[in-house]
Amino acid sequence: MKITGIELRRIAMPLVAPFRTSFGTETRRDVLLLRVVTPDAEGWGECVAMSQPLYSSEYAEGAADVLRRFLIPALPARPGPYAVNEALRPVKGHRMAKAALETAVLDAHLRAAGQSFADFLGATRSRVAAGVSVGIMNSVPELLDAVAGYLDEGYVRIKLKIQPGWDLEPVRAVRERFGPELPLQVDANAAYTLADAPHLARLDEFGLLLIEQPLADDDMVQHARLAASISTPVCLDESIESADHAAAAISLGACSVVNIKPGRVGGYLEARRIHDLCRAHGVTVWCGGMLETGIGRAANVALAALPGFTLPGDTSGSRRYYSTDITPPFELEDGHLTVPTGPGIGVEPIPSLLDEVTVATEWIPL
Ligand SMILES: CC(=O)N[C@@H](Cc1ccc2ccccc2c1)C(=O)O
Ligand SMILES: [Mg+2]
Repeated sequence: MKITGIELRRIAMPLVAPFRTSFGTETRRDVLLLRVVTPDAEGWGECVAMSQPLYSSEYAEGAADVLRRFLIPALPARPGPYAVNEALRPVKGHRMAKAALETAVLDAHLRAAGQSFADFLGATRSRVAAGVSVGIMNSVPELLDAVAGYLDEGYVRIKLKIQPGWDLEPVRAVRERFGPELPLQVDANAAYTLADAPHLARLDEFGLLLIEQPLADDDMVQHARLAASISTPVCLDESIESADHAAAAISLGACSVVNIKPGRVGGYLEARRIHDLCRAHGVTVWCGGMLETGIGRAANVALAALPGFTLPGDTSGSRRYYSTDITPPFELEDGHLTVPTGPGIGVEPIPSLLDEVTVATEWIPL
C-alpha cells in the first residue's frame, strides 16, 4: 500500500474539568494526530504525548519533530503493518511518536482490507468494562461527590490519583462512603520513594485492587523491594515501555499487574506482545488511558477486548474528559464501552468538529 503523504495535525481540546495528578494539573489536552493517506484508504493515529514532558520524556512538539525529521523519512514506500516497527527501530526511544505512526499505517491498511482493529488484534469480547481515573481534589467532600457522580454514570472501577499528603485520608473516605466491595485502586505516578514503604503499607487495610507506579518512572528493582513489603498488588505503568521491560519486571517480581498503554510501549503490536507475555506468566493486564480523543480511544477499546485484559481499564467514556469529542462520542452502556466493529479503528473524526479544535496542520508528501 503506497503512502501518498502524511498529515501532522495539532489540536487543542479543553477538558471538562481540571485533571490533577502528582505531576501537575491539566486543563486542556494538546494532541498530535497523524493522518496517513494512501490511494485506497486513510488511516488515523493519535500520539498520546502530553504538551509537556511530565508523564514521560516525550512531548507533543518533540514527537512532531522526530516524526518529521527521522521517523516518516524512515518509512519504506509501501509499509505493511509489521514493517513499520522494523523500519523505525534504528531510532532510539520516541515510542509515543512511533506508536502514532504505526497505528495510522495499520489503520489505513485495515480500512483498505475491510478488517476491524478488534478482529486484527484478536479481541474476544464485543464490549469492555469501563473504569475511571479520578484526579487529586481540593477536599475529601469534593472527591466523594466526584466518585458518586462517576458511579452514577455506571463506572465499574474507581482509580484515585494519590501523592504524599493525599493518600490514606481520601482512600479511607471512599471506602467508608462506598463500602468494601467497590473495585478501587490508586495511581501515584511515581510520587513516592522506597523510604515511604511503611506508609504505603498502611494502604493494605483498604483491600485495593492495586497500587499503580508508586515509585520512580524508570524503576523496577525498588518496586520489587516494595512489592515484597506490602500486600496491595503493585502495578507498573511508566516503567513498562516494551515487552522486554515487562519480562524483566516479571522476572524481578517488580509487579503482579501491568497497565498497558499502546502509546507508551510503541504501538498496538508491542501492546499485544506484552499482553501475550503477561498472560503466559499469569500477570493481569488492563488498558490504561492518556486522555485520548475518540481516535485513540477506539483503538484502546479494541485492545482492551483481548482475553488477558481481565481488569477494567481507564477506557472511560468520551465525556469523562471532553464535552465534545472529535469523533462520535464513546458512551457508557451499563458500565461498558462497545468495541467498534467497522474497518480499521472503526471511527473517523467529524470534519467540522476537527476543524474547530485544529491549531495547525502540516502535510508531508512521501
Ligand atoms: C487516565 C490516567 O490517569 N492516565 C495517566 C496519567 C495522565 C494524567 C494526565 C494526563 C494529561 C494529559 C495527557 C495524559 C495524561 C496522563 C496514568 O494512568 O498515569
Ligand atoms: Mg498511571
